[in-house]
Amino acid sequence: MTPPRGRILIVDDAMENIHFLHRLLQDEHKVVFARDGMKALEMARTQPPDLILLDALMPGMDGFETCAALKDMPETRDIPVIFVTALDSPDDETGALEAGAVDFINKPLNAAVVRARVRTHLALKQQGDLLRAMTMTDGLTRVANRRCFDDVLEREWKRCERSGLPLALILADIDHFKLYNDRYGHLAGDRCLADVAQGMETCLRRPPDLIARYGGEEFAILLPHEDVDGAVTVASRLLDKVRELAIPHEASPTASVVTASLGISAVIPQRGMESSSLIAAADACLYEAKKAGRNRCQAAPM
Ligand SMILES: Nc1nc2c(ncn2[C@@H]2O[C@H](COP(=O)(O)OP(=O)(O)OP(=O)(O)O)[C@@H](O)[C@H]2O)c(=O)[nH]1
Repeated sequence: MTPPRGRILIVDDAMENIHFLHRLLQDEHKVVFARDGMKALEMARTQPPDLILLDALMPGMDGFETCAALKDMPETRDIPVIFVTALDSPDDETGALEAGAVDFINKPLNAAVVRARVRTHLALKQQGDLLRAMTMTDGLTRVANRRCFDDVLEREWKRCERSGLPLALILADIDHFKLYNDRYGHLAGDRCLADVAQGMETCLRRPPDLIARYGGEEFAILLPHEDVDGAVTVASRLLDKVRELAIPHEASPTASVVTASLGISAVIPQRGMESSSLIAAADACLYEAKKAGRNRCQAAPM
């Protein structure tokens, strides 16, 4: 088996230690470094590494504090941290593990030990990433699943509340999908769902945008920092995309191809409001779009 390659962040205030670890690991991995805890937090958040080698004793924010802060942030929580330090008392080791480190390497460093530990923890990280991705993905359509949507909605809701920016949601439901299943069979129905999901995903252009399978033939599209007007633009693109897929639907009273109805809502989250109000508003609009003849979108005023 080829050893796992990864991006490794070395955090140490002493340049000679950084050089030593860099020389040791650069052939197998991409190595970056930070010389203090604050810089390490910023780098870990903006360009998450696969593994962090963290010095315990640093001026300012020490390794223990840095590790605890990394474990406190959702974006950096899952990055394994190995302490690299001359401290070797049981109390120091316990302190590091309690702060959230996965392992502890003592100085003076032994090259073979460092490489072996790094490989082991990178392999474990990759397995963990795979597992996390699987638990967040809908197996049929390959877009995010409901659990992932719920997590991201809560996160973006809080983020928008803090920044005073809007959050928009589109609920999209395939029209007459029961008739599609009845006419073409469930396997074709499954293929149709996957094609529509993948097609809609290509319409999302900004990194924080998310499409998730919300229920059977219903999808939720979350657009952070987008107001109603922006969401209407995206919804029109989604509507066109589903039509352009040109999936024949002979049993549909609405059109000769598969179409969708979309409900749109947007809000600037405020203290005391619940994210469920955004979903309820989009759902009410989706109902209106269905009632008005399907194959269209309906937006709620902000
Ligand atoms: N093939 C397939 N069908 C599914 C899946 N999930 C839900 N469905 C079907 O989707 C259909 C949804 O039917 P309804 O809720 O009555 O809605 P509709 O027929 O799309 O009608 P309108 O939404 O009013 O246009 C049901 O027949 C479900 O069995 C799935 O994973 N695969």
